[in-house]
Amino acid sequence: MDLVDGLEGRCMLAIPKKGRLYERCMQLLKHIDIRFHRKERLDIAVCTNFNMAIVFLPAADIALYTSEGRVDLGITGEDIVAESQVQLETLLQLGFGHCKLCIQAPKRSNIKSANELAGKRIVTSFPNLTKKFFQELDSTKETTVRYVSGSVEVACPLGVADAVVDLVESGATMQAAGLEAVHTIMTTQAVLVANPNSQHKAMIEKVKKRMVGVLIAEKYVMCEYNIMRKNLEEACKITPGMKSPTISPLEDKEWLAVKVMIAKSDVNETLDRLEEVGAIAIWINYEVVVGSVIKIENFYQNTFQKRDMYLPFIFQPRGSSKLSILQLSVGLISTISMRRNPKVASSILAADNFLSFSGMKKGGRGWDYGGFIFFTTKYILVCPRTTRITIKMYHK
Ligand SMILES: Nc1ncnc2c1ncn2[C@@H]1O[C@H](COP(=O)(O)OP(=O)(O)OP(=O)(O)O)[C@@H](O)[C@H]1O
Ligand SMILES: O=P(O)(O)OC[C@H]1O[C@H](OP(=O)(O)OP(=O)(O)O)[C@H](O)[C@@H]1O
Repeated sequence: MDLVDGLEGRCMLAIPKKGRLYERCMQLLKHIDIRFHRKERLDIAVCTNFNMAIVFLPAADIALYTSEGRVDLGITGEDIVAESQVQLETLLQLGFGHCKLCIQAPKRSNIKSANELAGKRIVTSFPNLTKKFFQELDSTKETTVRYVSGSVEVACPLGVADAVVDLVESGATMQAAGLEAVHTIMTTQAVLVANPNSQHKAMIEKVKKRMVGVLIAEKYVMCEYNIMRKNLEEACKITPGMKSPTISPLEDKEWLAVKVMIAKSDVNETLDRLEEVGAIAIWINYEVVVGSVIKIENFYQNTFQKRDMYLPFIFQPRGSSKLSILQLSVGLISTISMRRNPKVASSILAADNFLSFSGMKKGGRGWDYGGFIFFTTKYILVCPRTTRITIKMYHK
């Protein structure tokens, strides 16, 4: 099939072909079940389950292509959208690709404010935003803005610039180049953008809705608990839900079952407060994607903060048949024994398992002292308290 013929009538979605946003975009497409087969060296892939095609473009060009209607939808950074100065619709902030566009000057120059750079030489990959910023700052002195396509940070050491305007995430690049931030022009993250005149409105809405679903699933977990009728009002104040909780009667007329979404970031606090108002049989339904959870550096902090937060859970692998349960190694190592025996813990962490999980140990207060820790060699999920986990596994 000729590729161009195969594209006719399809909704075109552009994603970065490489760089910082690429992996997360690919992950997102998997999560919303957009399937495609990309032939080697080809930057267009036809979807097998949607009337869509995926176009792999340089991140910096996606806003322009979308505004011109060459593609209907695109994922790129807000910084690029602003820099491109084009008309398009921003549908959704995607919660990744967070960084800041900063003016950075050499540390030894002792420049502490953007004002000191008016009239000087700036190098950047964002000439429009940079010019606009300096024009608004001081129109009497003309600041020279020079475009480079990458490795912006070397412009000062090479003597090409007095300062640069570049993206900063961890600050490592800036620091390594002997630069420091003197001003933030904008903060940015990845966004879903659309051409406002696209013929594929229904498809665009569908993609957006699915992405919203993924974002909600990333931020919220389903929580279920039983509560006495007389305590319901208090409990609902703690867990008001997105709109309101689902409440069902139990056999025992005094008791009710509540099902409600709660923010992942507040899980522990919420569970503590629910217990205080008499909730029992509290379950949290985590749906996580392997590899997107807690980075290994955070492991020790997150694991050992709370002693009393673990109970049984159901492990339910599903998804890709290529990634079978055989790739899981199962051990029964409680957080307590790991704490007492960090050597064991570190040897397990160093093991070359794709994914392992540790189980629980019966402690002084029944199962309360048990714990579950999922870990890959890269990512860790610590499961709080009564946690039912559904892990969707994606084959890499
Ligand atoms: N360090 C970073 N952390 C998070 N997001 C970033 C970072 N650097 C860039 N981004 C986001 O990713 C977008 C694309 O930047 P990136 O540097 O990956 O592009 P590229 O130049 O196409 O790739 P490469 O640097 O591999 O040539 C940026 O416009 C920004 O929105
Ligand atoms: O604050 P940090 O975490 O160090 O990230 C910032 C760096 O990341 C981006 O560049 P990238 O590494 O993508 O390469 P590039 O310079 O070729 O664009 C950006 O342009 C910075 O140089």
